[in-house]
Amino acid sequence: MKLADTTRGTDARRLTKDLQMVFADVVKQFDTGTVAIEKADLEVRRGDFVAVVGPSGCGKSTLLRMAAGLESPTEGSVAVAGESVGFIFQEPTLLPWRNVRANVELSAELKGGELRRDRRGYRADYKRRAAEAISAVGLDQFADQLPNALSGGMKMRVSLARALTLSPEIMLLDEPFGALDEMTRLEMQAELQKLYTAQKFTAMFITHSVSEAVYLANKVVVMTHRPGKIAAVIDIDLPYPRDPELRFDQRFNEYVADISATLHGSIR
Ligand SMILES: Nc1ncnc2c1ncn2[C@@H]1O[C@H](COP(=O)(O)OP(=O)(O)OP(=O)(O)O)[C@@H](O)[C@H]1O
Repeated sequence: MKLADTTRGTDARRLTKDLQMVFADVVKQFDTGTVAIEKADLEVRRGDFVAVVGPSGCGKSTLLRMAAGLESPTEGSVAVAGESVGFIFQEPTLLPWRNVRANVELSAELKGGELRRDRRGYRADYKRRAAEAISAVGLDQFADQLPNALSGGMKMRVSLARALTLSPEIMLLDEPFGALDEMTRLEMQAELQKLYTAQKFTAMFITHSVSEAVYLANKVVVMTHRPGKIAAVIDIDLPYPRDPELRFDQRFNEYVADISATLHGSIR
């Protein structure tokens, strides 16, 4: 794969074969004058699962939106390799009049319009991939249901399946499980972990929960506030696949304690 064909960003030269994203000296100031991010440097390798934690307003979503190409940096550069990016938000945006299958197929339908490929071949292919994605998130029994018949966790599964249909190289997730009750949240963490190990995408995941970050990520970015900065990047040296029992492991809890201390130190 030639990097030049699949890169975008202000300084793609910084990318190498192993690097999926490079933020270099990134400053983001909005028109209102707010400096959301000041001098952020971050390298994301292919296959990394990066969790971003930090106090409210420290610039986590801004960082993610720059990775998605939805915002550009005021200074510095953001380079991203890979065209196909899945974006998942806290509130799954499902069309209420479409059933689960048709909601999952939506991303591929929209993409198909852009691609102007052989329409019939593309349609058959995305219908197969959508069906596989629905199975992968355990929604086979619910494919004909409308969204209003689904629980919050199931709606999130539909969102995940819709993103997976496009076989994204990168998944960007902005607090996807923040609105779920605790039990569903733990289930969805296990689900996402399973999808990540099976499909090997690169993930950037925002969360307010330090234990969620440690459970999912191999790299935790700790951000601080006013202005938003990356205070630390902590490697989580725990093997995948991760068992839910890991939460009782001493090393797991040491990571949680270290990251919480860094966060609290930065808030004081
Ligand atoms: N479009 C915008 N215009 C002006 N200011 C913005 C805009 N988007 C974000 N900000 C400001 O930039 C700062 C960082 O916002 P951002 O949403 O990235 O933080 P966050 O860490 O994701 O917060 P939260 O955890 O509450 O979602 C905040 O002060 C916010 O008010």
